[in-house]
Amino acid sequence: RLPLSASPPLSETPPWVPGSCNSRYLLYDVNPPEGFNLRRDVYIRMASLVKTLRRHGDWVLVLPPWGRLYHWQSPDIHQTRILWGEFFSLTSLQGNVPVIEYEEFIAESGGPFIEQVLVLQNYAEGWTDGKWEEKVDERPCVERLMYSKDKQGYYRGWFWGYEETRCVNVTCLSAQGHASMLAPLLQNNITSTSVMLDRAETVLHDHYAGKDYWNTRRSMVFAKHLRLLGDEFRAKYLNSTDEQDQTVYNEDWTLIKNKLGSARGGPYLGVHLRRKDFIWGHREDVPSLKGAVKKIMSLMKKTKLDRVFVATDADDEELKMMLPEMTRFEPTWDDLELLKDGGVAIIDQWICAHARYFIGTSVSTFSFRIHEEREILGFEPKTTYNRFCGDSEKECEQPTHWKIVY
Ligand SMILES: C[C@@H]1O[C@H](OP(=O)(O)OP(=O)(O)OC[C@H]2O[C@@H](n3cnc4c(=O)[nH]c(N)nc43)[C@H](O)[C@@H]2O)[C@@H](O)[C@H](O)[C@@H]1O
Repeated sequence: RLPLSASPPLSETPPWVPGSCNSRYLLYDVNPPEGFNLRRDVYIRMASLVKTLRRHGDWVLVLPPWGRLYHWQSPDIHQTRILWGEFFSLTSLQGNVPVIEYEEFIAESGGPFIEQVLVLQNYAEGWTDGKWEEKVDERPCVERLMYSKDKQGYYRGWFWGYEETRCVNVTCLSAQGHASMLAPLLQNNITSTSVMLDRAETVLHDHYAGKDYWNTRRSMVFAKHLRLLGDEFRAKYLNSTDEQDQTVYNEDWTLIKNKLGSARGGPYLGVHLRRKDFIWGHREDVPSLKGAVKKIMSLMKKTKLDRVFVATDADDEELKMMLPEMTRFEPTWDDLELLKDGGVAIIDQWICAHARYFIGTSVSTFSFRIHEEREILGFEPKTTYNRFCGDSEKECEQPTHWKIVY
């Protein structure tokens, strides 16, 4: 068993000096089938771990480039090696925890090598005696390893499309617990300068929806060019501007502290309607198109809104025929090449986040991230935590309100 004692608290976290020669780098990656918004959730867990690590050393979080995501299926556009700066404001992320792009890591660390990969896995035996305990052990790899040794003895694998990256050592760890549980192990048992946690979603949030969670979440400010495109669309098609809607934004997220209920939102209904794999994956709690349209019409009547913005991953021809009044953000091919599927998803989320009333899809992390964005903007919870019900769902429990903590 590896040491799990909590690190003794230090009053001050040492300041971060970019490119410092004492830096240690934490890299991570997530199970390949996981989508964009689940990955954003794993970022929060890793940021929390880095904050804990920084009590005793100059750790920096390396942002895993985006790409090869199952849901990003637009043909003929290059969608690997996408840096975080294309989707998020790096300065904002850095205002929470030291982060660098992968390419900076390569430049700073002097080579294409990651010294140690730790592949996290669940305990094969599950919880013993039904008792939950935090633990981590070096164990043989349960699944087939996604890394293979080359002639020089280095490991090759999927490093976000960076073919030249190789890894010196790969070990499997069975882990059960919160992200920061790994801190003593990383500090005391591993001497490598660069450590990558693969399957990082295996560890849980240190404190879901606590202050630290919200600080990291608030720092995940969308890149300005995407916000501007969303704002232009709101003004042009939805008669929505920040002044009118009481959603004026501050570039410095640390200064945004909106009272719930202060935001009014644009005069439209915002809808996130997740389809594709959710239709068969969540048969019980996802409506038919007909069911969804019926709900949208009744909400428009109830809220007295005559415009509806729909964000969806569905082919929208059928939906458009059933709901001719709907508005969608439809990028041209040139826009798409520039923004990529991830950028379009963010613009959809941004527009939904500014609606006077929002309804999303059950258990979709895409909808959850919209809830959070609206919580940050200061919307009244009743206008946010709503979801569609399955056509024959009996108890249609509505999403939980995770209140923002400052
Ligand atoms: C089955 C599970 O589904 C989970 O999806 P879920 O939580 O909805 O949400 P995401 O993790 O974001 O994955 C869904 C992806 O589908 C696209 N997508 C879905 N809805 C929209 C939309 O309204 N507009 C646009 N532009 N794109 C959309 C987008 O690429 C998004 O990242 C995954 O996170 C899990 O990893 C797993 O695959």
